[in-house]
Amino acid sequence: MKYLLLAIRHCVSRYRWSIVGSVICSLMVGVLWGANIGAVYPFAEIIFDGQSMHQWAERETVNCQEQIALLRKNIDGYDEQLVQTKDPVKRAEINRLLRRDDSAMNGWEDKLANIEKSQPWIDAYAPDSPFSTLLLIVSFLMVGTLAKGVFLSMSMMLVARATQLTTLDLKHQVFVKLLDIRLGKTNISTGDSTTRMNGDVGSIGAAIEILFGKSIREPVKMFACLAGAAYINWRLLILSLLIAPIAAFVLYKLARTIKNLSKSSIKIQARITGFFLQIMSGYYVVKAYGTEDYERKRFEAKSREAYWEHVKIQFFNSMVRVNNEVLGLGMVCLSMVAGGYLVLNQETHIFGIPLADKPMELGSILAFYAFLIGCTDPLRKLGDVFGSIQTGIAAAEMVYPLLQLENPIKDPENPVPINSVGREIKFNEVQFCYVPKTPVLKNLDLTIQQGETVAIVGPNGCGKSTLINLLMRFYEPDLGTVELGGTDIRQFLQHDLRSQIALVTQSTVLFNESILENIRYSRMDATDEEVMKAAKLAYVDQFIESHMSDGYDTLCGTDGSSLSGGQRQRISIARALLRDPDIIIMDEATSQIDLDSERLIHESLKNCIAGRTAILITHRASTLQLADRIIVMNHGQIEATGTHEELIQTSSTYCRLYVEDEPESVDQTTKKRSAA
Ligand SMILES: Nc1ncnc2c1ncn2[C@@H]1O[C@H](COP(=O)(O)OP(=O)(O)OP(=O)(O)O)[C@@H](O)[C@H]1O
Repeated sequence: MKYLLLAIRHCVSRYRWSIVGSVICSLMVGVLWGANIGAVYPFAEIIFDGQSMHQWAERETVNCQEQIALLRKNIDGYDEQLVQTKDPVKRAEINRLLRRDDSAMNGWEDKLANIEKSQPWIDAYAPDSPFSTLLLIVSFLMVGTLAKGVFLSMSMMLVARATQLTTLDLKHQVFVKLLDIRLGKTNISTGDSTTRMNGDVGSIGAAIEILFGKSIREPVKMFACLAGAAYINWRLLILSLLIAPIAAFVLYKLARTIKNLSKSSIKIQARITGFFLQIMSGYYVVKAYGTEDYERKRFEAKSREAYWEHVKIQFFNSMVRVNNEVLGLGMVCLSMVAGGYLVLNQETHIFGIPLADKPMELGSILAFYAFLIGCTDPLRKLGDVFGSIQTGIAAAEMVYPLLQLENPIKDPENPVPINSVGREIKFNEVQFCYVPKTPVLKNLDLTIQQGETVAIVGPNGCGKSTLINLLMRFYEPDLGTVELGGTDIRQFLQHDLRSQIALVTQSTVLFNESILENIRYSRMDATDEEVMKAAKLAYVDQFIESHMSDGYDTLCGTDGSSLSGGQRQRISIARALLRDPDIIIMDEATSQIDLDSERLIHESLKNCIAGRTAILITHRASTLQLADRIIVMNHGQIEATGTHEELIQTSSTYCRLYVEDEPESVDQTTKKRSAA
């Protein structure tokens, strides 16, 4: 509950006037609900007897006075008997009768006082005839119901405003947090992120809406009825409520079960969402391998799990409803038995326990029952809200711990200005593993001079991209340091560090915007002319002219789906060129570009990397020509460095890769080797 309370606190502190307004409206709804039910009393007491209110007041005044006189006479009689009687048994009996009549007399006196108090109002406003009185009561009911409807609608609107805005705030916080913390070794899957963002935040909003809506309105309605019933006979009310503690205990147990089930349902939902997103993004692989049936079965299995959780939750929710209905009906039944006994026998005690000051009249007991029946409707509705609140509690327990996660990659308190240092890149005895005890980089030392272009080659999985991840500070080394211009990169603000680097990654990420906007993404303030210049350098203009009807305004599709792999890569190269960075990193940036275009792109890359520090990760031998130096990595270490010619002589790994990549160069290699 503590996490849901955080959301509630946020809602109350930011949108307090909406909440205050809705609470006032809910109070009015409750009061009007009780007042409408209270109209049963005049109906039963006045109208059914064919009297006007004036006649009723007159009759009741006389009745009260007679009863008081009679009881006073009895009491005087008992007092005399007490003086004369010495027998303790008789005295005890007289005392009991004395107490009974005394309490009854108080009851009649109270009623008389109430009638006398209302007499001026009755004289001034109450109609003369019974039918006009009936019309007045019906009008009161109509106006009361109408006013209740207006207050109900206002309360719902105000709560909806506060909770929708709170949901938006929470979504914003979750979005910002997810942008922040998915760096480093924080393991948050896409399925989890999506479920937190949509389902869970929505469930929290729904719970708050119910908490400030129905959970206030319905109890207020209930308390208004209980207050009405207590006014008529509070002792009988307590008797009726005897089963409430048992119902409360059952409710508490059900609450815990529903909360735990909701939590596990949220986790299953996250897994389904993750699975679904994965299948949708890998749609063509599924189609190509004809695994639709296999995926359908997997989806069904996961959905079935969710279905069972949902059925269990619904079962326990229905138990809450049953519990509340049993409570409501139990209250009414208990009061019917006890109240019926009191009215039918004109008694005030049951088993010697006083339950009324004076014998209850039909009007009072009917109004009492009406109030108790009035409690059962809010009780039933409260049963429905229970499940939503428990789901909200479970959802808050998933969302708030996420919001409390710290970004594992922190900015320094006193950052070093990035422009005060050079651009030499140095990895000092760097060790790193993604999974404990599985090192990906092992005591790696590497220096890249400012303005140097290095190519990094090595077999798959040897750690080339990981090296770049550390330089970008997407991850931090477990041991050792990464330096820029002799300063540990942890001394710079992350934003400053990354602003110096243009990264073209292995998998090209494009947004469903125009080609122009996708290129502009690296420098939001770039003019259209600058964007087009970068596009020309990366030969994007070539395919735009020949293939794109909307030119630079052509949309790239989700994940760039409306473009070919090579076109996507050219756009991301243009994006990097537009940034005009000090350091340029190309991680397999030309792997999908055809040989003709690659030659052209290499020309522009040559111009682009001139004077900058450049790291080219590649499996393609042609790209190596751009490098001043080639670094061969293997098993997370630097195995050899040198020029192409040197490495052919010294590195077996390089030779293996080189021969694999460029079969036509086998001859050259052999020739060179034999020459050597
Ligand atoms: N997020 C991750 N979690 C766990 N292991 C990872 C993660 N990313 C990479 N690895 C592992 O780290 C090792 C190095 O991966 P890396 O991507 O750096 O290799 P690479 O040299 O760039 O390979 P390739 O040439 O295939 O792109 C691999 O064994 C890979 O399985």
